[in-house]
Amino acid sequence: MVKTVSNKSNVQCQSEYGILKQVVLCEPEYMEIKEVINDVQKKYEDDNIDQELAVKQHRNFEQALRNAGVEIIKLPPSKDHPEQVFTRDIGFTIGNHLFVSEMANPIRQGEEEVLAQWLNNNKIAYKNLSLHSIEGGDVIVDGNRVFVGISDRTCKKAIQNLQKELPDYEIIPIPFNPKYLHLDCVFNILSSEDALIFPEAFEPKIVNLLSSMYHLIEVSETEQFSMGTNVLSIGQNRVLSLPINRDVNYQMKQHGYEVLEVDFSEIIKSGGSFRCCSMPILRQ
Ligand SMILES: CN(C)C(=N)NCCC[C@H](N)C(=O)O
Repeated sequence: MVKTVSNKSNVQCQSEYGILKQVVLCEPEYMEIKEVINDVQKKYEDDNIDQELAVKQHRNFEQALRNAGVEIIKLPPSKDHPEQVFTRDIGFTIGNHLFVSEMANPIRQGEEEVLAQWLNNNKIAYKNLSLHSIEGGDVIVDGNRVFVGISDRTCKKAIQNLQKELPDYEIIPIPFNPKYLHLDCVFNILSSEDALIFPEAFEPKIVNLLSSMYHLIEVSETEQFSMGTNVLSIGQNRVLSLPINRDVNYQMKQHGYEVLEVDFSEIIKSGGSFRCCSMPILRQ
């Protein structure tokens, strides 16, 4: 079922690299690896998350965004949702359409309602994609093209359904090795010309397809694990990235990007970085 709420539309995201104006975040106050639901968490299950440090790092991230003129919307954190910091996955904006996801994993189900509640309170129109599982980390927009990862979190039927919802867009399903969780862990678009990729996650024909569209900057296995691919573009060739991902940062600088380094080492232990922790609703 696709449920439409209100007709007013004040959202717009035509790409992953337009100037970021408004973004939805959620502080990691209750962040915890309660259940291991991805490969990265396996390594950190015993250490778990230092919530105080995670909040501190998240505030620095928030400040970096504010310094760049981005308006921050904060969802209320809840003890019931230990993964809520990863706001990217619970909804996504394509053009002037805002979609609320259908979370695949029981431990994350219910996060959608917190977002929907905020959208209702603020009279922002959205569509609820509640029929088949789809998460925003698998959805990457570039103009009229939308790349959607086929993963353990996003199924083919959901992708077909999205194409029906957006007949004027070309929805391109992208299969990849699901052990890497979401498409934005292994592929991310920096501009109309450049994209980051961890090629080992894809069949050669998919790498060829993507390289026919973008100049691909390769991310190493080590930096893929520390979320080197999961940078957040805030527009005008500025990109938020972790200082530990030195090689990818160097390569982006060589390609003319301004790299804004923020330490996010505690948060990435749960399998997501800057892109995962931000849900843009307005880009210029
Ligand atoms: C780049 N990625 C992976 C995201 N878009 N989201 C991260 C979600 C991490 C969370 N522990 C989970 O497994 O759902």
